[in-house]
Amino acid sequence: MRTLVLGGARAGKSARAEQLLAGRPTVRRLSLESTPNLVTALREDPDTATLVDHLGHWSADAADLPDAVAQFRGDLVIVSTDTESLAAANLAVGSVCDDVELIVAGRVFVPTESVVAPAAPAETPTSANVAPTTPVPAPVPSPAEQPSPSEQPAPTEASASPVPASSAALDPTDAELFDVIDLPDDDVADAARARLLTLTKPPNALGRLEDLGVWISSCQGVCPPRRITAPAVVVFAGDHGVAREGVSAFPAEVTSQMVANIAAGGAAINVLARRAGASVQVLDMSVDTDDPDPHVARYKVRRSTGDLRRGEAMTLAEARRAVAAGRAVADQLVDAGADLLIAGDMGIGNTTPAAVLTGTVTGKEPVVVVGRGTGIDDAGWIRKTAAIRDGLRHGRRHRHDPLSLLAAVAGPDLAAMAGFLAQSALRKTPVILDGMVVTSAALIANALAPGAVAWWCAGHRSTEPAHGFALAELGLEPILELSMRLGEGSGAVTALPVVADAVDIMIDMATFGEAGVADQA
Ligand SMILES: O=C(O)c1ccc[n+]([C@@H]2O[C@H](COP(=O)([O-])O)[C@@H](O)[C@H]2O)c1
Ligand SMILES: Cc1cc2nc[nH]c2cc1C
Repeated sequence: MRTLVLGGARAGKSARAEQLLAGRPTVRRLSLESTPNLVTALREDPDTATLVDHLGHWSADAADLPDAVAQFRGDLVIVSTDTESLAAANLAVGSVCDDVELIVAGRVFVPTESVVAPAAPAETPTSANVAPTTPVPAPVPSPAEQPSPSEQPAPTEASASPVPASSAALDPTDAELFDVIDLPDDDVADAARARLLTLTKPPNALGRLEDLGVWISSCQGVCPPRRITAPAVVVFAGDHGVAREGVSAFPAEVTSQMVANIAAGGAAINVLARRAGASVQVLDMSVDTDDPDPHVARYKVRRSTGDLRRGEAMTLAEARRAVAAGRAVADQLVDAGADLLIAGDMGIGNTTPAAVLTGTVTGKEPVVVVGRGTGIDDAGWIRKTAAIRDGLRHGRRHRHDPLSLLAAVAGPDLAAMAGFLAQSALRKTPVILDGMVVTSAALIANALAPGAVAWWCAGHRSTEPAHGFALAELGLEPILELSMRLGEGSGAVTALPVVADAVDIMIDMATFGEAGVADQA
């Protein structure tokens, strides 16, 4: 069990950390004096119960720390302060921990997936994004993943706190129901446009950078906007039964192999995210293996999917669990300080269900939405088009019921993406959409939570034809067009520096007055 204990100065974090490790036969306490390199210390002994107090001491180790934490097998409790300067480190470490606890005045609040009762009073917002967190289910571990008694935290006073720190599952019955989505702040958008006119450039000379700066300002509700410091990528992975029908250029085993590659930091998304300063986590929602890493599989719903050609990809209950999981992950990241979210996808065959979703929502024909995916040949293209045709026949019956549509023709990966994207909007957190697969989930998210699209921009245009239809349906114009068709969130992360630039322009450029430059005649 890996736990990040967050809170303000002298809030009771260290006492809580000690409580969490109480009863362990041996507890290793790492201090800066005894342990100059935290990453090395964690890697050298990943089994002994360990207390790290306090994360801020090792800021130089930040780059490799999330990986070392993710690989840690024993009980690990990391104490950190909930401050702006540590936001990125907290986010990165929190995203690989099983639990993040917030300590306020000596009491424990567990605002994310461990919540078993509706969150207590709104007087304890954990970030600027204070829309209510949804009651979400705890991850449903497979029997093999059930924590052994020795992994359960010892009973502590925390159990008397307003939100019990239990991991019992909530009923995900209402996972598909969303409160009304607020729009980004119009008045702030006006203020941002006015500010742009005062900056040392001809009006609109920075083109779409200006639109993006206005958009982020209005999402954050403040002008000039806050710098983007803690962007986070979640790659939702799943296999698809239809892949058995020869609809992909690659074998289905590649999905689990690529999940391991992403978890190890070797995929394109890891490389691009490192450059762009984003954290990456991969979640196995429905890969057709028993994932060796229970943390990656903590929200797993099932192995692969049923036959979308017959409208039986998964059950409604599975669709609800997946949507709830996506919502929980978005909540967890926003609560930990993420200021921009990106969904990615990994799943051999997933361009087939994505084309079915897009075709169903936009009313397009199979031959129009089908694409080459990973590079299918002509014979495969014919099989894929037939599968999409059959999927569309079933999907159309469910076109007015997004959850049923997900259950009939999609899968837990796409359902979790839809929950994640809609919840990001509910939490007033901007999103950069990726390619064809993620955008097909976005169509469903916007149906579940009408208006959510106002919180999203499109990172790029994939070469998949269905992507263009989905973007047009959402009214989004992509930032980049680089002939990419990888998925994983790669197109969105490639566009991230552009969005960050747009924000920096709003913050850092001198005005005509400040620089003594003559304004328009
Ligand atoms: O999102 C896209 O635009 C996109 C376009 C083509 C391929 N992909 C990726 O390729 C895989 C699916 O392709 P396929 O041919 O197996 O259906 C899956 O892992 C996706 O992430 C993704
Ligand atoms: C190798 C490989 C990597 C991928 N990443 C996303 N989709 C993918 C498909 C393949 C085949």
